[in-house]
Amino acid sequence: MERLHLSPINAISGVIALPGSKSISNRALLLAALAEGTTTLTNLLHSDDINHMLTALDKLGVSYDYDQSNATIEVTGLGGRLSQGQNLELYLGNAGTAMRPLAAALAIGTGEFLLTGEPRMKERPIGHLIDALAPLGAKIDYLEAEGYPPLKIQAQDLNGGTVEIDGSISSQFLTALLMAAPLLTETLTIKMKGELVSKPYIDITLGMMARFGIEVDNQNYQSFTIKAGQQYRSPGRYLVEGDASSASYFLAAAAIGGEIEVRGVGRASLQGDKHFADVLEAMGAKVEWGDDFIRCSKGDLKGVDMDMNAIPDAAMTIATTALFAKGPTTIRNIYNWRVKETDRLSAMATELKKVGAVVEEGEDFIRVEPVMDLRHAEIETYNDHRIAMCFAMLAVGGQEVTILDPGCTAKTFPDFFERLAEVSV
Ligand SMILES: O=C(O)C1=C[C@@H](OP(=O)(O)O)[C@@H](O)[C@H](O)C1
Ligand SMILES: C=C(OP(=O)(O)O)C(=O)O
Repeated sequence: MERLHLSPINAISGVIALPGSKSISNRALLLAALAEGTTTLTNLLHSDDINHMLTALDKLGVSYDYDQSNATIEVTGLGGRLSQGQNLELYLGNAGTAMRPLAAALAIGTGEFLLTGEPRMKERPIGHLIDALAPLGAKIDYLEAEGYPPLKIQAQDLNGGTVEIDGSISSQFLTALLMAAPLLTETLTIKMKGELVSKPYIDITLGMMARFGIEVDNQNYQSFTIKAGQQYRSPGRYLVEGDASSASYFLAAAAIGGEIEVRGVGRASLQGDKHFADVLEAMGAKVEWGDDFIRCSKGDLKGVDMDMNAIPDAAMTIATTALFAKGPTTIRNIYNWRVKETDRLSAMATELKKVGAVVEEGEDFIRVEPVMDLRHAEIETYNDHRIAMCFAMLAVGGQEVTILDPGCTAKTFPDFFERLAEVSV
């Protein structure tokens, strides 16, 4: 297995032009495919998760012209539903932002589809989405374990009506249903049951649907109505914002030891993970905002005790930043860390203990107590890009660390370690 030894980094300094947001790139590709007209997406992320969406769209007969070196793609919209052949197999790796939205959109297309992915994808639940689609008449079978991919989808002409969806495990199920709703022949009302997690991702979805011409009546995140007769329309050009979750590693590194400006995310961003900078500020870092940049510099960090349900991805970076703060840090309401790339609660607790931290792992929280003497460890990454990236904070804090399988950052940030080296002085 490949391994990357990181020596202590003196300081972080410079400017980072962020790669495109994963969440926005995959939504934009699907919406552009469903829209009437041609859409030019700029600053598209190039990573495994996006490649899975691109390959799937290609197999579904969507044509696009991808200029990877300029991070630009021109997508010719279908102006309606996805339709293609019999038993078309789509392999979606471990990309939640491809699996969930495609499952819903394909259930309302024409054809027969088999949606599958990496072994871990087969352990990530999708039952709440399928349970919401079933009352509309969707025909979806589980090919292995009940409630999990792989799925067999026999697309149907679906009407509409009122459905309930459980949002307590993943917001991606509601996102998937919202994005597919304009493909129905009638009005759809979605009623929430269970407490909606990761809520800011719904704002990304609604904001982007609006840019593609769809109005959603949002009743305080309790129910959503998408009126019949609306059609996705291309906005022409669409700039993908920088990835706010990817920004978290650079912002935290600066908070620990240096200064940085991340470009592509700022006050005007659609992404909830921009509020990661507020957490760093609460810990004692200095933060400055522009419309599309955030600057952060070193402060005397102290631990915090916070509900981080709204920023589940960036919150992992807080868990390692906490090693360089005074006093313990508690990250609360993060049960769904357990159903992501790996069981992140258990994995983070295990790896943080290896470097010497005192850690308490609760069912839905983690408490990290820093220690005077950290030690070198080989960090197991469990095929989880964010574990690989957030443990780089050790080196920034002056502690050498070895990251096993650093290539797993390819899910969302293939050249992360090279970019970190560029701003390391
Ligand atoms: O909608 C999205 O783009 C995402 C939603 C979040 O997932 P959950 O809603 O499952 O928490 C987040 O963790 C994931 O990386 C991306
Ligand atoms: C949870 C994540 O990914 P996914 O989109 O596959 O859910 C993530 O990127 O941290």
